[in-house]
Parts: sequence; structure tokens; C-alpha cells
Amino acid sequence: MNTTIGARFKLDYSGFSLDVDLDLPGRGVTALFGHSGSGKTTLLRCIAGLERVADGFLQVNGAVWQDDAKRIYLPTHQRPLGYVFQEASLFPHLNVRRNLEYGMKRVPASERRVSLDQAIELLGIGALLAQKPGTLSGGERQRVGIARALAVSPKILLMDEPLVALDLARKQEILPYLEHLHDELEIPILYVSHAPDEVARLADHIVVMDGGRVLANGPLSETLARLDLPIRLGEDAGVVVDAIVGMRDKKWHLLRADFAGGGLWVRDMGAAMGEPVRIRILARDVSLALARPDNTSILNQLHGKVVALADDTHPSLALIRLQVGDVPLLGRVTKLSADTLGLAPGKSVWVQVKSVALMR
Ligand SMILES: Nc1ncnc2c1ncn2[C@@H]1O[C@H](COP(=O)(O)OP(=O)(O)OP(=O)(O)O)[C@@H](O)[C@H]1O
Repeated sequence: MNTTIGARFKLDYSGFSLDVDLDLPGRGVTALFGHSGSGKTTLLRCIAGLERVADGFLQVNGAVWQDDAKRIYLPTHQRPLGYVFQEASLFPHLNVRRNLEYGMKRVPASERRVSLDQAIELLGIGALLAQKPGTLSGGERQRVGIARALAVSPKILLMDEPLVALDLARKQEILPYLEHLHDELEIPILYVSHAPDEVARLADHIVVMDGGRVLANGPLSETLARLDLPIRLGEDAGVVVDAIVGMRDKKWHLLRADFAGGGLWVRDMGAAMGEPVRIRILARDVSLALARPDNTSILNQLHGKVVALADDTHPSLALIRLQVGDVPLLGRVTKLSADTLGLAPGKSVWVQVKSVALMR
């Protein structure tokens, strides 16, 4: 079976045009990332059939929903998709259960792949079923909105900054449910966000957009480590590394996350031995030395080599792409230090990682 998503759309507004030709994985979470106005929502709307573009093409895991060259065009209501907006628009006069059932009624029983009970369980909203939307918190409302999108048994889930209207505490509350979706469902998710931490936590794949064009489209860790992209993540530039828990140090409450390039100690948040974890390493937390530093408080030191150097956000700074084992990392150092250390492609270095965040 074809397990990809193909999307080709061109659209012109006065002052903005969208021109994308994308091949995406047909499973997992793909982040659509870019500045405000880069066209992320417009792309989702094209996929949903909410923008009628001439000469568009869309196939989702083998099913063609639009191919204007062949006069194929499924209107929105015939596209089996779930759409989660920034704020859930629930029917205020219906309780949570009725809101969920409303969406489900559209789907013939034979095509239901996500049961109502499963959606309720995945989003942890069992205790809210009798409540009216007006009595829910923003985070709860959003969880109901996501469950409702799932209840239509979508073949793709489109999520447009689902956390943007929530405060930090509500975001933290909802993120584990989103991870759950990722782990439990086979449904591909396109997730619009301009929050790098959300992308680092949830995505497997990333599409970086700018001015209605695709700047990059690739697996998350490789793409975040590219130097040739004007992603301008600034303080957020950095990579994610998928690892497994290889050791636990009970005395010091630390876990060692092992990956192909070595091991990194992180705070012990309770993951089991052998469990997959994702860590995020920001470029600003990586410094370099030519010899293995001793007498340092920095626990994590890895041996690697310089792959490439690039200008950074300020003329005093350089962004360095490193390779540790076969894993790419980014480091940020002053150009003065880069010059003093003679950093150049191929140079062997000790990579000191000051801080590692456990994302999941
Ligand atoms: N119906 C429309 N008519 C004209 N211009 C539009 C229309 N819809 C969107 N635009 C313009 O298209 C551009 C892209 O908007 P879009 O909402 O897709 O960006 P975005 O990346 O999702 O931004 P944000 O992160 O702020 O939601 C913007 O300049 C917007 O003003």
C-alpha cells in the first residue's frame, strides 16, 4: 500500500501566494512550521478542501481526494479528515457526549475505525461527558475538540496550533494526550505550530514554510541539524535525538539516554530501562574543546567531529554542525573561539553538553 501523502497546490491571493509540492510520510506527526503568515493554515485549508484551488492534487495513503487534471475533487464533507482548530467550537447546548456523537453520526458504521470509547479514553474525558462546553476549562474543551475530530475515524488529522490559546499549565496538561495519539493511532497527523518546543516534542517529520513556499521537508532530527536553512530559530536552534534508557543512577537521580553517538545523562523522570526517550539539545548548550576537559561540572562530554560552520543570528556567533557517532548535533560558539580552536570541517573535538532536556 502507498503510505505517503502527496499534496500539490498553487494559489494566489493579492499579496500572498502558496506554491507547494509535498511528499510526506503517511504516518506519524508531521509539523508544519514557519513564521506567522508563511501559509501553514492556508495549506491545511487546501488539504481540507476549504480552499478551492485550480490544478491541485492530493492523495492520502493511496486515496486520491483531488486531482484536477483528472477532474477529481472531493468536497470537504466527503474527505475523511479530522480538523482541530486553535479553539474548539463545540455546540454549547449539547453536552460533551452529544457533541462527540454528532460528529460520529456522519460516518457509516462500516467505516468506523476509532470508536467513541477509544476517543474518550485517549483524551481522558470520560468524567466530562455529561457537562456542557460552557463549564469546561480551555484545555478540557480542546481535548473534547480533538476527541470529536477522532470520532469521525479520519484518515488524516489536521491540527492548527491546537495549543496556542492555552496557558503553559494547560499546554503541559494536554501534551501527554497528544503524545498518546501519536503512539496509539495509525492516523497521520499534520500539526501546525510555530512553537519549537512543541515540534521537538511531538513531530517525527517537519516541513518548514516561508512566504508560501517549502524551505525544507524531512525527518525532524536531520532537518533541525541543517545549517543551510534560514530557519532563524535563534535561541531555539538545536536538535532532537531519539535514544533509549541504558542506565539508571539511583543515587544521583539520573538516567543515561543512549544513542548511536554515546550516552547522555539526564534527570531521572521515571522512564524504564530500555524505554525509548527523546532528548533535545539546544545549540547554545553545546560548547567545544580540543582535549577532553577535566575538572568540569559538565557531566556530558562526547567525542565528535566538526562537519560544517555557518553564520549565526549575530555576527559574533557561529553555528557548528557536529557529528557524534552518526548523530548530528549543533553547537553555538563565538567566531573568536572557533578561530582560536581552529574549527574546520573534519576537526576532531570534545562536545560538552551543558543541558539536555528530556522531551518524552
Ligand atoms: N482568504 C484570504 N484572502 C486573502 N489573503 C489571505 C486569505 N487567507 C489568508 N491570506 C493571507 O495568506 C497569508 C498566509 O496566511 P496563513 O494563515 O496561511 O499563514 P500561517 O502561516 O498559518 O500564519 P499564522 O501562524 O499566523 O496562523 C497571510 O498573509 C494571509 O493574510
